[in-house]
Amino acid sequence: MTATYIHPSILSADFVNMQAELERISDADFVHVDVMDNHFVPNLTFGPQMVARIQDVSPVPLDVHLMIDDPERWAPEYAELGAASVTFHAEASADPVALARRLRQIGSAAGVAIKPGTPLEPYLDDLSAFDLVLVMTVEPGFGGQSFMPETMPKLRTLAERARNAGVELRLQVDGGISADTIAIAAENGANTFVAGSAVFGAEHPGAMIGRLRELAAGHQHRPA
Ligand SMILES: O=C(CO)[C@H](O)[C@H](O)COP(=O)(O)O
Ligand SMILES: [Co+2]
Repeated sequence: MTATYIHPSILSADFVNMQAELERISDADFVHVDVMDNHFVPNLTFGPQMVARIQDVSPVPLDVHLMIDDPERWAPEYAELGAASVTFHAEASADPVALARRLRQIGSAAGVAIKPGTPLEPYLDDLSAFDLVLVMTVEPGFGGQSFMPETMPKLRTLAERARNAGVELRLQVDGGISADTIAIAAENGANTFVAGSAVFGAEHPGAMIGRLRELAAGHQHRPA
């Protein structure tokens, strides 16, 4: 059975009590850290200094999701501060393959993200350049939005291309993932699941992480 990974997004955490919020999700595989610059998306979160402090105190490794312009300028900083993976948006990058190579050289896993309306085709021949591909299942910028099922064919195509090419990829979905939607994403090929409001809005985040993991594992993608 392929491993499935649950990444709670701290976008839905209480920013003033970040250390305590991180302790609430210590059962997770990674913590998903949404960096927004109010240019690439119409929302603003935090930058490298805050993420460095999260890295210092987090009980689980960091999965950084950069929703920013000019990732060539900023992404390496997040790899240097010790993030396990750094994912930047293809729409914002001048050369995604070159940036991924640089992130790997620094020592983090390299991820590329695409918005719901961005076609996959330009990246399909370069899958081995990445460790993770993030298919956004909402328009990036805000937590608590509804899952977009129309993104699922892209995920399925990715899963099939990666398998045919013999490339081991983490296929991540982000946006609207909950106990109601995780099965459809898993069935379509996702193995790495970001969930913000579903986890931090739960009475017992640890129990919700376990439930999501079980649901994902029970609905794994079956190749055609
Ligand atoms: O990247 C993001 C938004 O752009 C967040 O990671 C995502 O929205 C998580 O929140 P939720 O699970 O509540 O949808
Ligand atoms: Co995110």
